[in-house]
Amino acid sequence: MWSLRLCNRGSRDLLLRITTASHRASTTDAAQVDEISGQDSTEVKPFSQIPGPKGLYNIPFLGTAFHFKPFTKYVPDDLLNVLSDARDKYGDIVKMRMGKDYIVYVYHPDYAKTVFQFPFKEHLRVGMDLSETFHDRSGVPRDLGTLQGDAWAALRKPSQEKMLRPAVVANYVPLIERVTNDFVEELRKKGSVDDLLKELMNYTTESVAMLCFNRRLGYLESNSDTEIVNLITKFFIDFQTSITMPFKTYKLFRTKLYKRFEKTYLDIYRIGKKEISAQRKMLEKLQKEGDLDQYLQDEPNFIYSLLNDTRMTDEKINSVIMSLFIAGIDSTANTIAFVLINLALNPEKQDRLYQEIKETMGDENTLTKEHLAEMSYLKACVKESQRLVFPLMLGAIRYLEEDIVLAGYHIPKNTLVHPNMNSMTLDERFYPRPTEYIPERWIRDTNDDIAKGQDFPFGMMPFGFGPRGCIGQRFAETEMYIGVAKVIQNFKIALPPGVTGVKTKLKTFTTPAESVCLHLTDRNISNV
Ligand code: HEM
Repeated sequence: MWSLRLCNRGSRDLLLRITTASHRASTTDAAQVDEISGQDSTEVKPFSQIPGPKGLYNIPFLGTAFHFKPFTKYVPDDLLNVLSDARDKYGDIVKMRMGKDYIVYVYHPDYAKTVFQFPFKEHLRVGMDLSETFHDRSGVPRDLGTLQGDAWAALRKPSQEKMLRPAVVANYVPLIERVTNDFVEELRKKGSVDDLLKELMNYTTESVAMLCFNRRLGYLESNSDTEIVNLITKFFIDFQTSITMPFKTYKLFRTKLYKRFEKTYLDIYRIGKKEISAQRKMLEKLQKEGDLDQYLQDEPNFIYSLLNDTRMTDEKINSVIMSLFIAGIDSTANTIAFVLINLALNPEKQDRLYQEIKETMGDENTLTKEHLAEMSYLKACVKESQRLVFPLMLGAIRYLEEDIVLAGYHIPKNTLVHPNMNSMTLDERFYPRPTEYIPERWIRDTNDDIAKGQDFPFGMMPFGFGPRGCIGQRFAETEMYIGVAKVIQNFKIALPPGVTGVKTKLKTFTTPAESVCLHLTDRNISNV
């Protein structure tokens, strides 16, 4: 049984600091009343009293299994439904047994804010059991997503300097634009698309390869090799299965799932190593011939900046590139797919976006960073799609490093807390008319109830938050904005007649449950 009395002095100081900070935005007398729960926050309740399923549901491992078939109608892939049912039943904070441990789920942006703004030191990544088992067994060095503590910080810092600064990513606009032009040309040749996600996976593979390997892979050409796309798809399907399994048998045995995952990872690793070594040789040759300076002046070169960084060893560079390559393909392809689907389903929003593109670009064909800076409706269209179809199953989940008070309950150190964005983003308390696609809710200076969500930034964080947030956020946003803008600039898009929605499923990232066919009507501009 946990109680305040168990905290040491250091923890208690922290605990009070956090309580005050978390309610600064929403209460007049922060230390007294939690406005969300209506509880007196001076009366901190013990962890054991956090609402949640009772009785057998609390048995380690087995308790989790009781939430699924044959005990309920749900299969493990329906975990999000189990979690939203829990919110409806128990409120904005819920404690549930997940495997061995409890996870505390929170469903209010103010509670999410408290969690994300915790002064983490270790920045532990959680939920990566399958990857961690693989790295431990195989001896393949861990990547950014699985490293912890100092080893993670040593890799993250140099990579972040080269990836997250807006000015650095802005340099990639012309490169991404060129890839996008080729993508648009391929679409024009095809006239319509039978499997939207497949096309977009080729597009994001090609874009991320520009970042990671500084070369085009040729994935947009007809009859292209789709090895990487197939590997990344398998990677995330198996990863998804591993997250929702109540019993993580792969940790004990080399199960079928484990062996498949191991093979997939090693295949991706082999491709990455080959590309990096080719890039190194090419740069060495240019240097020998005295052409390197000119080559580097022409275009940004992420891999060169890593190879040239004295803090980075070959092993570290491989690890960074692996993380970016694996994390950067499926994520962005699925998100762009849903933006296009939502625009196809909402022709009046699509028209408004087209008007913005026309007004901003006029007769110009080349999309620049200055154009992007002016297109607020484009950004709103992307953001609204991420709200309506939240891109990830888990999103950011945190392992508390000290005791805190959350929603009036004492949460001890080492507890896993999950701000459940999948539920929050569809909650009408924060986002009125939550099931509708309304990009206008993200336009600044909208004095309407529809824009209420702007007051709850912590209710919608598709890229996570803080030092452990998504390192690829700026690259992904740039790619999504350019991809969507260029498709809409060139085509009027529609789903087949009679299609009024697209079902989703989880494959780590949220993905269309079936192939999506997209009709393209050329807007008759010969700009690429
Ligand atoms: C729409 C696309 C994307 C979404 C929704 C997304 C989302 C996320 C989220 C939620 C996290 C965890 C953040 C946290 O715990 O606070 C993350 C981590 C990460 N993302 Fe992304 N991401 C996207 C695109 C990308 C791209 C394009 C790249 C690389 C080019 C990338 C690379 C990574 C890496 C390496 C991590 C781990 C960072 C670390 O642990 O230090 N992501 N992403």
